Amino acid sequence: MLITIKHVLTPEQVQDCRQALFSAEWEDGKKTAGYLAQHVKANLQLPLTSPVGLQVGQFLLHILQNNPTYIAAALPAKILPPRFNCYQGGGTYGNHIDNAIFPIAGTEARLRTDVSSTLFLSDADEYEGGELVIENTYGTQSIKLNAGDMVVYPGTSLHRVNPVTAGTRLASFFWAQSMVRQAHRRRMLWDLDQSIQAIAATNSQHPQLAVLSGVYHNLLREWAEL
Ligand SMILES: O=C(O)CCC(=O)C(=O)O
Ligand SMILES: [Fe+2]
Repeated sequence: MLITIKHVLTPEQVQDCRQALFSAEWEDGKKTAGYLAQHVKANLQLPLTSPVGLQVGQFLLHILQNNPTYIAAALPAKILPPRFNCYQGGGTYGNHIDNAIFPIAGTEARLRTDVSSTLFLSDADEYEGGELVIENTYGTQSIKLNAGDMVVYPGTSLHRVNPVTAGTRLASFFWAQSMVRQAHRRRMLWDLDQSIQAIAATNSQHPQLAVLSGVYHNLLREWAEL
């Protein structure tokens, strides 16, 4: 399941993030690429220890934890601190699948990357190219959103970022370990949740709502790992 979530950030929040990020010290993205990815990655990233990155990342985590659409789609058990990248002058990231496991900095814990996300911090008309191209079960999707909008997709997907041939593409990207590991189960829960919400919006007294919502929670109880 691939979903886009619009207006995760307000234009003012986008501006604040951008201003902070453009003042930070960037480094070659190859530093955090795995053995294979090094050959296909040509971008800039904020070092994981960047004070600006950590601060903006904390802000974004707070936003994500309060975004009901993201929570319903990802069902996150834990979210890795958001990272930041910047593509310009032909910068690109060729086809790859993200590492399955990441250490959580400063702790002994690790995170399994069930759900990947990109939050765009540049508007689509600010640069040429730079589409995030994601292969999923139903074919290939090319994603280019406006600043403040986000795409959420399974961590198992092959994906790439097309070369940015003009302008600058700034984004935050991050991974969540989901309470529900399997993408097809998350999809069923998502469909059920969205249908319940649609019924509730037109008839909040519908007698079957309690049953359907009970099914949702009982499935989650069956499947959730915390
Ligand atoms: O910039 C993006 O949209 C995705 C970046 C990415 O795939 C990665 O860093 O693993
Ligand atoms: Fe990736």
